[in-house]
Amino acid sequence: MARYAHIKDSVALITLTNPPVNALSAAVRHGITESVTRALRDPTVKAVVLCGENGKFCGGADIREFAGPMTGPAFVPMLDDIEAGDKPVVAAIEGMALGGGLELALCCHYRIAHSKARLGLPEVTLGLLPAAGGTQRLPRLIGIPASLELITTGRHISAQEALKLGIVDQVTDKNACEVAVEFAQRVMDKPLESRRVSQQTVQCPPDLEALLENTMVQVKKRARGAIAPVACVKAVRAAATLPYKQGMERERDMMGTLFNSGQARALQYFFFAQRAVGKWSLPSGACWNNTKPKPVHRAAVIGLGTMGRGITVSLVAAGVSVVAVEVGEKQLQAGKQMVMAILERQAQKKGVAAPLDLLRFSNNLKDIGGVDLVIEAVFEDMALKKQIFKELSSVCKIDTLLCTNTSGLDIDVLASITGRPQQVVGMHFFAPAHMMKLLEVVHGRHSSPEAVATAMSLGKKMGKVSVAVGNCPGFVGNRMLMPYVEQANFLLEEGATPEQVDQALEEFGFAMGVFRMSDLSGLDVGWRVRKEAGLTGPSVAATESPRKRQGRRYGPIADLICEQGRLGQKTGCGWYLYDRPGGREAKPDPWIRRFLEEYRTKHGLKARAIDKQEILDRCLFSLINEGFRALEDGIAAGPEDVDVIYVFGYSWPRHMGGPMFYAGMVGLARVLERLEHYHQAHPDVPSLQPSTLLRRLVASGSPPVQQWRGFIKRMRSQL
Ligand SMILES: CC(C)(COP(=O)(O)OP(=O)(O)OC[C@H]1O[C@@H](n2cnc3c(N)ncnc32)[C@H](O)[C@@H]1OP(=O)(O)O)[C@@H](O)C(=O)NCCC(=O)NCCSC(=O)/C=C/CCCCCCCCCCCCC(=O)O
Repeated sequence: MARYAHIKDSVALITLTNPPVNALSAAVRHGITESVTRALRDPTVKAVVLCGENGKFCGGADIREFAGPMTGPAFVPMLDDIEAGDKPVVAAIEGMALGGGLELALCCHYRIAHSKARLGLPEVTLGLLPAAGGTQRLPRLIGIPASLELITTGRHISAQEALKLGIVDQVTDKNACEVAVEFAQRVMDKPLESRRVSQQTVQCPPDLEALLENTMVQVKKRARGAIAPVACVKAVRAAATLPYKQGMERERDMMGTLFNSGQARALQYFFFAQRAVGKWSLPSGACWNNTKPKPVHRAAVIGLGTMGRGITVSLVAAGVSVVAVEVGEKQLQAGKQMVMAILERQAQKKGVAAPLDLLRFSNNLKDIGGVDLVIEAVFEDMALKKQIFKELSSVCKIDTLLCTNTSGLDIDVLASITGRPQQVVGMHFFAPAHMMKLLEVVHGRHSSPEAVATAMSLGKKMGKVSVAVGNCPGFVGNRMLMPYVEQANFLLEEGATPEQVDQALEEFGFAMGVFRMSDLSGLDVGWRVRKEAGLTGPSVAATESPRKRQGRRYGPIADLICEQGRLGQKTGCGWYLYDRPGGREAKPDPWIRRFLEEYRTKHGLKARAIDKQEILDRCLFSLINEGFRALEDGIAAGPEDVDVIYVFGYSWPRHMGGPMFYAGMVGLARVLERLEHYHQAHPDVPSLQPSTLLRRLVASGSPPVQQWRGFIKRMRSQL
């Protein structure tokens, strides 16, 4: 799958043809090898141009091939042969040159890029390293510091940045292929020695050792247990310290380890999972490719608290004109200042003017009459939201989409009071909404496919990864969080400390353990939800046992902490102690230790030693179990949806693929066995009771996660 053409008497034009991104499948590698050999053998050919069909140079190795045995021509010898050839090869980079695609360009003798092209070595994001010579050629071309940064982050860069760094020789606004052909004609007689990147010496900075050591420390900190970034640093070290041939051997050895690792499988699964969630479908059969979204040019945001501000910023940054409404004058002014400051900061970073002309502030709901879509983002209080939705249905034009930003309230209740329930959807943003990538788009019983399509497409425009989910308390993410938090609380009752639980979870790879995360988001958030659910507060009968609710085990510790005014970072103390209200550095708090001891004594509980494995098994497997239930209920359409939600919304380590993928890696039978074990020990904790779906998957031989959707469909159709 490479087209060969002999043009302008002396140039061979080789075009990669493998839509959609001309990935280097076995067939493409075969095509390149054949075409290059033909060009090198043909005495009338004096120069070669390599390009990609449909304005896309190459998206890299074909990731789908990594799942099976690799066949076809090997990458490294193919690239070495191109570089060693005696005719100049010019890469014409349009669209993208990523991973193996950039490595292909690096073995060419010249590189011409279109001004809109993106370049990069993103292998690290797939759990790999650029093992077709990328770790050895790039440092020779652009030096050690820039290579370290690009290879360890996998960042895509613009053609302009590539030119500045010295990766490409020329950037053009014209057809890069035509420019490359003209270029090839000019250089066809020039000597090639100095153009063979692998033959160049690496320019090392004087403080090389310190640079490599510092980078390693930072990379390890960022990696949260991922092994590929660490291997990337080692590979660049090899480029800096070893001859090319030995550097290539190091690159190959490390790739061997990474290629066969569980982390690489997890990250490659996650690459496709991110794309799968965009292909949403509803139980009705409506889906992404049979439903057209409505255009959203003008939107309104109601409420300028933390969430409303972030949502307003994201909308304006996406080019949507926004009326932001806040009734309290003080809150309106504070919100206005903050939104404008963030937009200005963002614009300054990009070197452009802030799009403030898209923004209007008001204290009157009547000002939003003409908008296409409203996002209500007031306090998480059903009575208040109901009142607003009632007003919205009278002030908004008849086809305005009404969305609520809620982290778990019932969409159907809000829809029912609007007189246009088909136009109501939930948009669950995560704080801070202008930074967090995740958006849960919640479809209620009556939400129209068009409303869901519009919210999904708006989310994408706002730079979010949007996942369509069903309506139930907590939707997908927070629903699964409940048993996880519950287990963490029970572990405290049984003898653990917050820092011990957090350490186990952070070593697993979460950015923050459950207690540090609660302190950050505010302990009152969960407290309010528990009060609304009748689990604590004045609605609970005084005769009820504090450690039992509705016949189940209940852990009241978090409520007791809140009653002390310890609401987390904002009050200077919560599960941890901070140096001041708003402080960020969490320190273990002797008060909490004393409190836990007194609590256990009061309730006749004997503290026992709890190991890391038990913490992980109970917290993670109860969360995973709830994920299976969400799949069973059709609240999440597939395991990919759950995994994308957890990685982007809850800092689940990406190199563990997400909770559902992780369950498959650990082994579904083991997850089931552990849940059964813990449920037997705690029969009054229903969330530990293994879900039907988990049981059925195990009974069916634990199929791989990619087959679960089909399995769930069949299971439902048999019911
Ligand atoms: C930026 C993109 C390219 C495009 O983005 P966008 O326009 O938004 O479109 P998408 O929706 O993302 O993608 C469109 C569809 O294309 C599919 N796609 C994209 N890229 C690839 C790809 N590289 N392979 C396969 N498929 C791809 C995507 O899934 C979409 O499909 P669909 O429409 O949903 O069906 C963006 O897509 C992007 O970023 N792509 C990924 C780019 C990337 O990461 N490239 C690097 C790939 S890895 C690589 O190149 C590695 C090279 C090293 C080669 C060395 C290999 C040696 C292997 C052997 C080693 C063996 C050792 C074993 C030892 C032993 O066992 O002994």
